Amino acid sequence: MVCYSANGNTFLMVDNTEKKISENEKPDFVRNHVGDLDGVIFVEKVGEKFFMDYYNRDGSMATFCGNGARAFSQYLIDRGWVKQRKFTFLSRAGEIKVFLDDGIWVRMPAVSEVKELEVDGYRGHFVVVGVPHFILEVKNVDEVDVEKLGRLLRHKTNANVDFYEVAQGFLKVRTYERGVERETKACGTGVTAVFFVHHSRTGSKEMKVLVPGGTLFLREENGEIYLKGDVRRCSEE
Ligand SMILES: N[C@H](CCC[C@H](N)C(=O)O)C(=O)O
Repeated sequence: MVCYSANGNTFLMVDNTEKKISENEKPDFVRNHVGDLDGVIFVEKVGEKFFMDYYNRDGSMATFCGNGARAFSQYLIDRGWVKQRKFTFLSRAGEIKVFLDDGIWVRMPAVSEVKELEVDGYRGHFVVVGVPHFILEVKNVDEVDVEKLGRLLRHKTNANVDFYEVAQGFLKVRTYERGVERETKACGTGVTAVFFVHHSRTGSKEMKVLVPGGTLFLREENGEIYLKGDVRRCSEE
């Protein structure tokens, strides 16, 4: 088992291609092996296709993880299991397209639900990008008590909570993640949810997003959103 970090969103990659760990063993396996990482990704096969099965650190399964998909792609490359510059794999959010162009670009699941939402006087948007997000625009993300307010709103909405600031030519995002139950250094589906709302307001086709773990890049092409950022192994096998 090996650790991967996607802009500081950290995952234990588990080669489960032989299906040694069964579905009902996964939650306990995650809680017993995740350590201080954010989640565990089981690498599996369905026929000839690779399948990414993502679990949060608390043992809850989530339909998708954007940064996890970037880490999964890097893992497949590092194992020598994919050699093309374009490839796909399966997830609980459907088929995920990947292409290499000065880094790994992942096509994110289509946004499946967007609505304005007010919770306890806090106004924002509820957006589903494979997984649910409650996103709120703020003047200065650095001043938000993400642990306290993020936790409150996460439990009120049962969604990940993203606070974002529109800066000059880039966005800043901080996320309290459901199932990780703390602020993470980056959240791929979260920055995608924010970019989707920002793009629908401004028409911006690409955007740089600063997160505590560094910089993520998003681009919109024919109604599809692609995500790129830093991803690296963070332990030896
Ligand atoms: N915690 C999320 C899943 C991981 C999302 C995040 N790590 C990402 O990069 O998209 C949930 O349970 O909905």
